[in-house]
Amino acid sequence: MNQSKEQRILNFVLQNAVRGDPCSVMDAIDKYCSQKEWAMNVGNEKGLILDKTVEEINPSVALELGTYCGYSAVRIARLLKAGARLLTVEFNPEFAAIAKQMIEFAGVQDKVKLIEGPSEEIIPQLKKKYEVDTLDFVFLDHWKDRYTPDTILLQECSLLRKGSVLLADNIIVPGAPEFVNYIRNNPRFQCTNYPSHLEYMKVQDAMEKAVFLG
Ligand SMILES: Oc1cc(-c2ccc(F)cc2)cc2cccnc12
Ligand SMILES: [Mg+2]
Repeated sequence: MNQSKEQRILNFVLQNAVRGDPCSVMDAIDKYCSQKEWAMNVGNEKGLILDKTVEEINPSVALELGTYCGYSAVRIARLLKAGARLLTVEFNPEFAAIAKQMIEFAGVQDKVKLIEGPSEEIIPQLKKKYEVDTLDFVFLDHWKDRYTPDTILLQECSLLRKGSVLLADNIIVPGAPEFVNYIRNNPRFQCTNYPSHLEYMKVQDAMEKAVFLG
């Protein structure tokens, strides 16, 4: 049975990166996906915006919606302080299996909790089952039609506090117009747009940062 693209990406990392070195894992994924097969990792250009946002917040508890192969989970986890943790949610079992191996190879597994399932099911479980009080940072990088309902669900589940920061990928491509309209017209969020490019392509994309005002 021939391999998936995600398995080929993982194999390339296992053969070309250094175990326990998150940056070498990110570099290997970026090299493979820019030179061999495009894939929907946040990439190195938007990844720098992600880095700066994480470093600015220095979150104790972070949530990622949309793990995929684990590129941004490794990217975020490498910046977390001792004792801080990232919860990352992936709906697709094949992607989750690849991400688990990617996260372990990078050596950040102690900081990352990979949860397999639909975000709308997992979010209401975060407080009781995953011992979350509130979230300091949320990276939205899953299906674009889930950005708005999941942002509403996070509020309904009292998972946001004054100062919680949301960062959303793919504001232009594939695009999340309904989310942009919701979040920019919502007085409880202070929004900032960060123009960038689609991963590995000369195509305009952007990220949106939204600070919850409580
Ligand atoms: O960063 C992303 C990019 C794309 C994407 C797919 C096909 C294209 F032609 C262009 C962009 C999809 C994503 C789906 C979920 C999370 N991130 C994505
Ligand atoms: Mg994305």
